[in-house]
Amino acid sequence: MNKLISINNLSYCYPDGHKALDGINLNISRGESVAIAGSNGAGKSTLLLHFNGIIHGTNGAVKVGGLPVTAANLKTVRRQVGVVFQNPDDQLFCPEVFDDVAFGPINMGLSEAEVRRTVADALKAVGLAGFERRSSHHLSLGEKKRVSLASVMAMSPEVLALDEPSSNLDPSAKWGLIDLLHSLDITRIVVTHDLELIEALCPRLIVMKQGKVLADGATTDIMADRELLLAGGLAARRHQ
Ligand SMILES: Nc1ncnc2c1ncn2[C@@H]1O[C@H](COP(=O)(O)OP(=O)(O)OP(=O)(O)O)[C@@H](O)[C@H]1O
Repeated sequence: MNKLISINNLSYCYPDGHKALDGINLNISRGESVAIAGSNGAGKSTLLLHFNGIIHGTNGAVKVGGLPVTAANLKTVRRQVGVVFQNPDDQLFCPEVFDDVAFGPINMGLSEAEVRRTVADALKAVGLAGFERRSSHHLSLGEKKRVSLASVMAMSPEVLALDEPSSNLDPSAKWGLIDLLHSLDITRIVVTHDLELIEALCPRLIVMKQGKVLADGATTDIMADRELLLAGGLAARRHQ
């Protein structure tokens, strides 16, 4: 497998001075399925936002396909890496589902017929066939999350980076999502607290703690290490 994303000594401070990432080093190869987990506030979402240049490191470098993720390269990088936000209200901004999912394909210059077909295919893939004329803002949270995923899938990125994709999905929708992600011939990066999803989808697990990588290895090895799970906030001791 060849290196698709490389992160070198990445640190990030929010404008209020809070240091959310502190010296991250990692490589992700084409075709990998990687989970990023860790306790609340560990820096997972902040890291994800660097993959397609929504934010840029205070120090260090992120490269996608060998190209530095800088303002000058954003268009190319965003064709390659699609980010699905944790909160769908940050992703969906059109009155109707069709327009939200069609936005990317239209910007890519697809013909009207291709846009219609792409939107229909993406909605069908996430289990929302026929939702084109529904109002995005009147959908349930789980439905909105699936429209968000469809809007990114419609651009056929090489890398799908998803923040908490299974939260608010009912069990049937969640396993539908896992099956869908499994079926895609794509690189997957999933920020999640969902251990079932990690075990089902991601052979590699990166555990973050306080802005650093605490562990990076085979999911089966990390899941078998109770002390590591406790240290990384993926397991807890019972209080009684
Ligand atoms: N806009 C912001 N300004 C200042 N600090 C922020 C901002 N956004 C996040 N942070 C802080 O940065 C740290 C990392 O946040 P981040 O959202 O990346 O964590 P996370 O691991 O994704 O957490 P969670 O599991 O709760 O979603 C946290 O301490 C958070 O309070």
